[in-house]
Amino acid sequence: MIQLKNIKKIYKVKKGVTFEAIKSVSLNVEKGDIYGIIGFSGAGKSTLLRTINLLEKPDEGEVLIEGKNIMTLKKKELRHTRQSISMIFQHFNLIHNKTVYDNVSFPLEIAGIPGVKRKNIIEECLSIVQLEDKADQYPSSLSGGQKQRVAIARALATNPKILLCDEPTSALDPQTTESILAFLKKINQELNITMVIVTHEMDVVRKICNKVAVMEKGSILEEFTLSDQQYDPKSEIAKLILNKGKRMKLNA
Ligand SMILES: Nc1ncnc2c1ncn2[C@@H]1O[C@H](COP(=O)(O)OP(=O)(O)OP(=O)(O)O)[C@@H](O)[C@H]1O
Repeated sequence: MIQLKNIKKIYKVKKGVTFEAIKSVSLNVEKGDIYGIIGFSGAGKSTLLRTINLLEKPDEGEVLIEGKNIMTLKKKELRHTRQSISMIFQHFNLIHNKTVYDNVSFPLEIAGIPGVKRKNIIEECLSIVQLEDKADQYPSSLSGGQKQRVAIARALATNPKILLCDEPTSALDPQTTESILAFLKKINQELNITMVIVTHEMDVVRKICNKVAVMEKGSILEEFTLSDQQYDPKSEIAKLILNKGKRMKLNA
């Protein structure tokens, strides 16, 4: 479904100084996966995630979506592929001067979906995240969890095949985190949406991911399937995910 092949991302820090944020990373996400990317702050997780929809253009390597290298697509085809990839963020990225309804409407307007059809999609998406009653409210009147649910509804509006989640629960308390993770799992199972989730929370990986890659300093240290009982974890993070390590925090 998603293949990253030898992805490299180099940032220009200042004149004559560069920083290699991603160092030749390859990974393979299969259809239906909830694939976690975990690691310390600065490991390159968000940068890697953003290469999947080319929000960050890799300096080297290939990004394949359903077998197609999207780095070589023409503008129109790339726009079409991008519409099948939605994204949610740690700080929700809602439009503050638009209502909940209009936030969900926004990507549909851009995609040129006409009136009645648009209304039906918006209502359906709001009902999936159980926010029909908040349609006329503005984001400022919502809790963090409700804001993330609006962001999820907006992400679903374009009927994506892939949902990229950048620290989706990092701004939420543990109880709200549980509920957002439950929504994401439901969406993965019922709408068959493949997900990639960047997180520094081991619990997020344990609770909803079926596979995980551990990143450090721009590279993937190891990746494994969570149900693999025989897997022998190498990094401390992997040991902790599998309850075989000492306690530590990743976002210190
Ligand atoms: N636009 C940029 N210009 C220069 N350096 C950047 C840029 N974006 C990211 N970096 C650097 O690339 C590295 C990886 O950043 P990235 O945000 O991908 O890490 P991360 O693992 O997601 O961290 P966090 O968990 O703190 O969000 C960091 O050292 C960061 O400072």
